[in-house]
Amino acid sequence: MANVNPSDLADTIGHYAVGGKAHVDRAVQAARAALPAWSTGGIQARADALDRIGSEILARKEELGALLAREEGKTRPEAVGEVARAGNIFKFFAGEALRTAGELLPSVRPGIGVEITREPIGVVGLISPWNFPIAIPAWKIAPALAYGNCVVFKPADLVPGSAWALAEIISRAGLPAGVFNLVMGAGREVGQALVDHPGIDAVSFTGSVGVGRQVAAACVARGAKVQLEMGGKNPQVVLDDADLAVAVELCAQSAFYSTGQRCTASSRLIVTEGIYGRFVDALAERTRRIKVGHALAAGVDMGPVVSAAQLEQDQRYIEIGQREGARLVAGGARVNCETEGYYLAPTLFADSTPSMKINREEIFGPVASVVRVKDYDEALAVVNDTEFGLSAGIATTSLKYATHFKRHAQAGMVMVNLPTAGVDYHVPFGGRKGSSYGSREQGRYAAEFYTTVKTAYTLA
Ligand SMILES: NC(=O)C1=CN([C@@H]2O[C@H](COP(=O)(O)OP(=O)(O)OC[C@H]3O[C@@H](n4cnc5c(N)ncnc54)[C@H](OP(=O)(O)O)[C@@H]3O)[C@@H](O)[C@H]2O)C=CC1
Ligand SMILES: O=C(O)CCC(=O)C(=O)O
Repeated sequence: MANVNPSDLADTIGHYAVGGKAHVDRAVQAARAALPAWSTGGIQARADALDRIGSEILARKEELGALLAREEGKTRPEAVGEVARAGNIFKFFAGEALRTAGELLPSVRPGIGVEITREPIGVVGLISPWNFPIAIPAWKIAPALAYGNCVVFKPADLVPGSAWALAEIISRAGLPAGVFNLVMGAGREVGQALVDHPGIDAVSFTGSVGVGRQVAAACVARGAKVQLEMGGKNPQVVLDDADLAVAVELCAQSAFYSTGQRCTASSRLIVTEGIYGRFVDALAERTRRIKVGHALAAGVDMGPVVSAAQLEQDQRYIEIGQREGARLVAGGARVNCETEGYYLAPTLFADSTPSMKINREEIFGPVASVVRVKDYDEALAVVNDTEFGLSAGIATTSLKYATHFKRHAQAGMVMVNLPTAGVDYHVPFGGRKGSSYGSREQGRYAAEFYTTVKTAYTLA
């Protein structure tokens, strides 16, 4: 399968293997064979392997970042930052491997002791999307290994280069054969085979809502544990009392950087009427200053859209927004660059309403729309009027509104005077409603998914 650079369609990065169901069977067999020793083996070996993986990723972050930018299209600084995040995630879970704690409780019956411990779940299937080609695999693989599970990893078709590079680093980290397995290939074949495989005890999936729901249904039907991270339609509120410059900058960042291809991107900008006109003018001007270009070129703020299909989806939503009567104030069209690629201008709509399709469905591109509201109460109602609930932000100088928003925004992550996208690597990540299903990823909360709890009673 050819891996083509979205910044330059004449540049083929490489040809990668395409596996099938038989490869999934072999990988699951290898993982099951390795599980008894790995799941009961020493935690020092796990910590050492994860630390080595993290160190190599960090040492090679420039090179791996260039590869990532070339195949996914985010800018070089964004890609190098993502690689560093992946390295730090492995380092974090190297430490966590040593900290898997239990609890000792007295029994309600005298003379009995109660121990609560965590054990690995077994062999886990990890399915990742294209938009974070190394960080999302890292935040699934690292905790899976830290807590003693074996892994079969299926990366997204569009970004095989980063997956291959990561697997190659992991293969040299001293893990016993079979503990970590990579199977590349189409989601509907390799991904589906993984989800349906009776030898897979749990599946962690990040991607679209449609595929996520199928994955969950298949796992629940056969009693496998499942965790889903899916879409967002993340709101960013701007109140009259906000610092205008701060509000404009954080909206530009979270709507358009990484080409808007983040599940945490803000696509609904909900603005109170006292600041509305000034905000729209300033953000439109800021949006027009975003430099679109080749992901590896210096000085570029926003790279291309990842693929022809995603570009087509973004353009379709831009047409829908115009048909629905939203006012286009920046962008809206493709951009010509020196090389032929999937370049699209960052696109801003004003005067949109909460019921418009562009405010209800995830576009997953550099397209955001502004909604005018009367006051904070109406803003909060619009924030929560969505099937999603991943990330929500507010720009305000009021402690009262910031505090109320943190408590009442129906989202897994809330940001005050910060972009809705761009999160830390050591704290929980995930959402509510249609955005997520199952327990949280990242930080020590990842133990909830990658372990199962045992309660043991002992007569003293
Ligand atoms: N929340 C998020 O972080 C993300 C959301 N999205 C949303 O999803 C849309 C489409 O992106 P896309 O990458 O195609 O998302 P998908 O949900 O199609 O893909 C995510 C992962 O699932 C795999 N997959 C596809 N079909 C199946 C299946 N039947 N069973 C098991 N695994 C499967 C894919 O493999 P393969 O790549 O081989 O198809 C990929 O590895 C975007 O436009 C965006 O709206 C996308 C990426 C991330
Ligand atoms: O915003 C971030 O830092 C993470 C976003 C993410 O995980 C995603 O888009 O899938």
